[in-house]
Amino acid sequence: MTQQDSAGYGERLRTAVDKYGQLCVGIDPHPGVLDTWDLPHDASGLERCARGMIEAVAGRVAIVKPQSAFFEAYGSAGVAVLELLLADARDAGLLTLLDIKRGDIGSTMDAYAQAYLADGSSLAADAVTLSPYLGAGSLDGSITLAEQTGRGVYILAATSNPEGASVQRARTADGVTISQSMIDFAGRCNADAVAAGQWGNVGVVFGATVPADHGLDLDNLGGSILAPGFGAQGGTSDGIRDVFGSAYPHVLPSSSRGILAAGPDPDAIRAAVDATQESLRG
Ligand SMILES: O=c1ccn([C@@H]2O[C@H](COP(=O)(O)O)[C@@H](O)[C@H]2O)c(=O)[nH]1
Repeated sequence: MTQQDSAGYGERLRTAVDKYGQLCVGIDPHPGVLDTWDLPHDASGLERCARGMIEAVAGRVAIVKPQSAFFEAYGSAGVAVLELLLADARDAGLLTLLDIKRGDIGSTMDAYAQAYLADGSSLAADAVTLSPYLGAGSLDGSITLAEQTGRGVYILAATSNPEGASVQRARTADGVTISQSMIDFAGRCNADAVAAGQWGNVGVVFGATVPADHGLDLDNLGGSILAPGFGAQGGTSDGIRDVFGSAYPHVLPSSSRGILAAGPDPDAIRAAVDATQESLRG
């Protein structure tokens, strides 16, 4: 195992972002994407789309974010493609952030953690998204396993969809918004890493579409911020700087359809990726 392999997710991510840039490319084989790529709506179409994306973006981005739903939609054959995609990405030196948004009682979360965060699982990714709707404490076992295996988790804090705010900006009895309490929870999980001058393994999901006057404080997060909603949902490279302010260097702007639309020509995908990385630099 190299020094790089033994580092935790947060530090591996920081190294990769320093090298390639902040863009996270989403791999969401929507039916409409398969149509644009002239691929069948079956597991063979999924596989060509997913593997085509890995081949195109390898060596150009730090991290890819497959959306599990688009693979699960095809049953076990789709999940088998997801396994192939995760293996291909690993072989290509890409970090993987599997968007699963799982959330359940702690004992069930432990089983999800075994599936997605345990060494040796065919569905293990470098990081996953988790939903704290059953209480942030229900994620403790998953966070512990991620720390043990050098992986990471992203907790939903302020999602990119307009419906999210009605729940997430509600206030707890302490007068703090749910969004802020999730950011603060993640910050507490990252305290040891921060004390060691490192990026922590616990990030948050915070949409690129959230209005810039959100009033949420990301200063003590100490981990990375997955920012979906960049591209197809309206988030822009100028706007995202306003949304995140001084936290911007920790942000992974994530675009799925915005990049997939350039395919299937690998050179066109590469051009879209390079132009987007450039717009996010600085
Ligand atoms: O708040 C969130 C959390 C996750 N997502 C996911 O990101 C991608 C967005 O795809 P685009 O095509 O770039 O719009 C998708 O997989 C969502 O499930 C999100 O959009 N917002």
